[in-house]
Amino acid sequence: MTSALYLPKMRNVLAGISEEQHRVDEVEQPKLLRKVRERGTPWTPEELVEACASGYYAAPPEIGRMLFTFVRATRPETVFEFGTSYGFTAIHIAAALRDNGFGMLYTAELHEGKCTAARNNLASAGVGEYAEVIQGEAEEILSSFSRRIDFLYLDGWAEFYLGVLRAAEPRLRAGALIHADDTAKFAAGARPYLDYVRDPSNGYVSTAIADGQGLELSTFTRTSERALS
Ligand SMILES: C[S@@+](CC[C@H](N)C(=O)[O-])C[C@H]1O[C@@H](n2cnc3c(N)ncnc32)[C@H](O)[C@@H]1O
Repeated sequence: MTSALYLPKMRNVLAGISEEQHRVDEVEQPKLLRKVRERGTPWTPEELVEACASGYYAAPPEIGRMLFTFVRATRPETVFEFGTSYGFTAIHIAAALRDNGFGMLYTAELHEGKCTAARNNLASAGVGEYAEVIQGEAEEILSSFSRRIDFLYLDGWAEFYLGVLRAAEPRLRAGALIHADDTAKFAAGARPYLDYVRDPSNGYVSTAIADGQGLELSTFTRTSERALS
């Protein structure tokens, strides 16, 4: 079976998001970084979401493939994503769930327009049935989330990672995988989160991965010939 990731409609949607992101974020990202630098007080989620409303801020394709790999290899029933944006990472996760043949992604996004765009992108990529885009504040959504979480992907804003993790904690499966992005890029914001997950008394084993320095994780997307014989 060809992986969902290689189907033409999937490739078209992912390429479209990447192209738009380069065009839009080239202008929007410097504006956002200036606002973040000039800000002297902590942001509320609503203020930050408004500040980045005109940008994409999608993860790079390598992270998309890494998420795909994690989901194919660990076969989670429930994945929770903090920060959907236009659905670039959500599509990779949903493609892996589709290849697994089971599982569901719940992805939280506060911005209404991005929720609509992500739902459309997931549907156009052919994996809409594996993902539910939930409009709202991630911590609030998690406070009433009733499913056991096998894989938690954090890609909203680093300042909120700890709050989101603590809200997810009662639902985390023993052995759940937690992937937090941009912890070096936004090191100051991520600090409380990193201190928490690196303190063994909080129940985690945690390590930093320096992406961009030669790291590759892979999973096999077809049935092994050896397994068939
Ligand atoms: C870096 S972008 C996500 C990118 C996406 N994962 C991708 O790679 O395609 C972060 C997103 O998180 C959303 N966000 C930030 N804080 C949030 C919160 N507290 N609750 C829900 N969404 C939030 C923002 O509106 C923004 O669209």
